[in-house]
Amino acid sequence: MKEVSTTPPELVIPSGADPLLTVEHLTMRFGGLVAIDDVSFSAGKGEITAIIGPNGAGKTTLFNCITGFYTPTVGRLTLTARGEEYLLERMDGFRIAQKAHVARTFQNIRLFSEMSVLENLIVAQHNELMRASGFTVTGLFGLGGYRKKEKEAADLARYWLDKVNLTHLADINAGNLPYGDQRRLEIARAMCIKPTILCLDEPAAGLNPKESSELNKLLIYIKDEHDIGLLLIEHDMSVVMEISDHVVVLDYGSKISDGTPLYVRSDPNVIRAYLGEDEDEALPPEVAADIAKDFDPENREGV
Ligand SMILES: Nc1ncnc2c1ncn2[C@@H]1O[C@H](COP(=O)(O)OP(=O)(O)OP(=O)(O)O)[C@@H](O)[C@H]1O
Repeated sequence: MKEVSTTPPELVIPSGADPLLTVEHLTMRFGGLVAIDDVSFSAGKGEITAIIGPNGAGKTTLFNCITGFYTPTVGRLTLTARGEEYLLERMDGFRIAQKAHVARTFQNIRLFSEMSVLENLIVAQHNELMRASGFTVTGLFGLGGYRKKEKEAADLARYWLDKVNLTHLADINAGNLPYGDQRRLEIARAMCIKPTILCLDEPAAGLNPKESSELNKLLIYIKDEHDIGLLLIEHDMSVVMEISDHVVVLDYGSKISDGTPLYVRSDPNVIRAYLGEDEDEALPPEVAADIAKDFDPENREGV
């Protein structure tokens, strides 16, 4: 007889029914410092997986391993997408972007500031354009399929400009955009590589509430309409709780919790990591109060 689960659906830990990225026993050491310590989890397609944890927990190091900036000391990172399987820990960073289509944004925005907004989005597609040129002067004369590819690249750039509300600023130098616009442009640029997975390192940092809410809508749009996986490092708990399907919590390099936002926010391990034993300065008071409320055993029924 089929077993019936009594766990409320909102508390069911994502099982990775359609795993896109599988991280197994990932460890990253810098000399004697263990930045990531035997971390395993999976991130699904069509899901937003948030990676949270206090400062120095190892979140950015995890992104650096996934995107090839670092070669992990130990562990396997398998990306399964578009009928292929990529072992990311064995690939060079540029191949991870070019072949596995893993895209990322950075904590400190890294746009081509002297290029226009539109050019930033065209440059992101140079791999495809170079391929279409056959790495010859074909591109220069617009021969063969190059002209068609060039038009497709411009169309895709305009599509994403529209989605991030920057069409009217297409010809402005990226470095002259206001901060919030630069953050959205970075996401648009990442989307121009047609990613299988998009890794966002603190996309809401420095945004005002209106910009933050627009960002949430954009990320949900990307998830729903483009059916890719999103990995999100974020300190803003309201963003995490609002848009994530799945949350992985790191502390001192180890995974201490893994589940739905509702599950994680009431996990005593997480509360301890954020609040410490006897101080509550790590989180804004309203979030601390919220977590403390969830820590109440009466609210943990069914977990
Ligand atoms: N290249 C490196 N060399 C030596 N130590 C490093 C290096 N990169 C990161 N670390 C260390 O690894 C640990 C994890 O750092 P990491 O930047 O991944 O944390 P984080 O969770 O992203 O922190 P934050 O939220 O402050 O950005 C820290 O102790 C950091 O000092």
